[in-house]
Amino acid sequence: DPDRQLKGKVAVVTGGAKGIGYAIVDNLLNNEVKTVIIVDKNRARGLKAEEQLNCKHGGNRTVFIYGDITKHLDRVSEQIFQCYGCVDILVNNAGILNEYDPKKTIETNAMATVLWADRFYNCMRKDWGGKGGTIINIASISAYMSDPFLYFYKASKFAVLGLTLGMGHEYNYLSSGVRMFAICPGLTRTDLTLSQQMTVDEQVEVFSRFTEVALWQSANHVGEVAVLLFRTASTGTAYTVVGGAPPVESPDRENTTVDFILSL
Ligand SMILES: NC(=O)C1=CN([C@@H]2O[C@H](COP(=O)(O)OP(=O)(O)OC[C@H]3O[C@@H](n4cnc5c(N)ncnc54)[C@H](O)[C@@H]3O)[C@@H](O)[C@H]2O)C=CC1
Ligand SMILES: CCCCC/C=C\C=C\C(=O)C/C=C\C/C=C\CCCC(=O)O
Repeated sequence: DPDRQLKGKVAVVTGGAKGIGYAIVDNLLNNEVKTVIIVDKNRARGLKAEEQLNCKHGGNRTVFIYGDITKHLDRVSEQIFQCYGCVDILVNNAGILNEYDPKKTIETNAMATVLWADRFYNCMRKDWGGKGGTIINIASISAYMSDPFLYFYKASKFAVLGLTLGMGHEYNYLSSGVRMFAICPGLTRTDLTLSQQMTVDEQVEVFSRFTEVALWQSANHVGEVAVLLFRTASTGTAYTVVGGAPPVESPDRENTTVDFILSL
């Protein structure tokens, strides 16, 4: 299936200046993607990533565009569509963890992810004149866990999962030709987990006991899994990636089949 081959494709990765996003960019370039556009609000890290990746992979295949996903969708998407067309792949990766700022958490992780998905989906969709494509949303195992911690973050990641299962549903894919799936990583060593405010103060102690038993993994593992899933994942699915193990398709939600919809 040519839609599942990376060779020659153009990809956009939000939040690709560091962490999981950077690892995804690096792995896409390792697998013959033609160009990867990093959109990030951290200008210094974005420029550094562009330089490092062009040094490693050559050919100016990495392009950094400065942008805050909560503010600059119009400017950045117009620039991208003008230079590269609708692109083949969007990785909605940029996200934050800050339980003291629920509004920013929802605006970044949920609202911006929804709006970026919508903008690229509409450009890519075959029934509107596009050539199809793939949208990968980075959710989290938080989207599949019930526990008393990180509840604003969890709310934002449930939204990402809901978007993926609905917009990416096979029924929509049949007309749009746009595949959408989610990756739900467990604890991954990045700045987000290692340096930021992890949970509200009153829960710090119990949360740290909870996370002591957790399995950690490298960002590069998630990058490798993103490439694997690009080649294998069906639309409207979600995969957990925990502790450096291979991806596992996440438990099914109540699924309404295409046959049922068509029988109505
Ligand atoms: N690290 C972990 O354990 C896990 C992370 N995730 C998710 O993976 C994604 C990436 O996280 P990490 O790499 O760990 O974080 P990170 O903090 O290392 O990197 C995030 C990148 O996104 C950028 N970014 C943040 N807000 C932005 C905005 N408004 N506009 C543009 N760029 C923005 C940052 O500048 C940074 O370069 C996030 O969506 C996160 O929720 C999911 C599961 C586990
Ligand atoms: C010890 C520091 C932990 C910091 C957690 C911060 C960010 C987590 C981001 C995620 O998206 C993952 C979310 C929640 C997982 C928390 C614990 C999981 C423990 C169980 C497991 O690994 O399966």
